[in-house]
Amino acid sequence: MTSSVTAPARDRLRIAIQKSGRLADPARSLLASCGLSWRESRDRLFCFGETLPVDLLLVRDDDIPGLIADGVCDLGVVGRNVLTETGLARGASGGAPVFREWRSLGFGQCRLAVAVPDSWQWTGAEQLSGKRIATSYPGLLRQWLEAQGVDAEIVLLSGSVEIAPRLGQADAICDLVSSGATLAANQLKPVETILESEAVLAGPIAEFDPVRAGLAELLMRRLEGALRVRKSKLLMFQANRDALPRVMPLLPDAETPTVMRLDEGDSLALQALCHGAVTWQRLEELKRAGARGLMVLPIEGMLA
Ligand SMILES: Nc1ncnc2c1ncn2[C@@H]1O[C@H](COP(=O)(O)OP(=O)(O)OP(=O)(O)O)[C@@H](O)[C@H]1O
Ligand SMILES: O=P(O)(O)OC[C@H]1O[C@H](OP(=O)(O)OP(=O)(O)O)[C@H](O)[C@@H]1O
Ligand SMILES: [Mg+2]
Repeated sequence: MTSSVTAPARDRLRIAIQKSGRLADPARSLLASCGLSWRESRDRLFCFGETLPVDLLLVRDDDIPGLIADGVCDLGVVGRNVLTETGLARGASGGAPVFREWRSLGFGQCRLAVAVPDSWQWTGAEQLSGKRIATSYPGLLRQWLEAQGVDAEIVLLSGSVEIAPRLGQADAICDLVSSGATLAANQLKPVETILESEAVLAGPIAEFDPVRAGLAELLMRRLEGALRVRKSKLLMFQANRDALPRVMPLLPDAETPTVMRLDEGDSLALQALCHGAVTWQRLEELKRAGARGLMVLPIEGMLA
């Protein structure tokens, strides 16, 4: 490892990702699928880009927007929830917007929701009037409450928010929900969604210098390709020409297939790039419709 960690070299791009936690592995594997590889520093906080001059900084997710704002990092992979909340906090203390969501990344899906005790009969936001709501997202909650015209007290907690009502610290909560299991385990139910979230690539509002702009553009292009084909499959099969009207509509969200004639007869070989789910059930339906020798192949990358 040769680069300094405090001042980014202008000829390299530095991306902050979560060191450990829910977004750490998927962020790294997505960037690796863009052809990036790294040599790690001994403290495992900095990864030096080997295949491209794109380095990683491994940090707490809450720090990522601030690192972009301060120019310590150029880009970051962070939940929209954290990015939006940090933007609101900076705005509230008079800061101008300096970072924004560049694109969503298709993992880390969850929502920020208001939840109330199971015993409440939910009739609407006005029920929260005069109540205490525990959250780690005061900016987003305040914005939502204002939009609803509701005056409630926000109780700021940094974690274990779901237990606050049982401890008598709050009447309701506003926290991240995915499966809903944590809420259910704490006898709470979600009643309002404040923000739909997922991991996003965050970057500055201002433009980069030409070298880093070029690197960022290359990365964005590769990300487009990697995300596009992540869940896509190449479906190869044979079918007789007269089966095509039955087979084609069953191809899940497919691009126009390549069709090759196998011999002088009616037998065709087809390959179709499918963006929808190629399930066992769908393969069986295709077989019944006349497809033979079905083969499903993963896709490594794609350049449009
Ligand atoms: N249950 C969930 N399902 C899916 N995504 C989630 C879930 N909970 C959180 N996330 C997303 O993953 C992000 C990181 O969550 P994690 O729990 O790893 O954060 P953390 O404990 O704050 O980590 P750090 O130590 O980096 O501060 C969240 O900000 C959110 O965007
Ligand atoms: O709806 P669920 O699927 O139950 O997920 C929701 C829980 O997941 C997150 O916490 P996490 O498990 O990451 O622990 P943390 O609070 O320590 O971050 C979030 O803060 C919720 O507590
Ligand atoms: Mg955090």
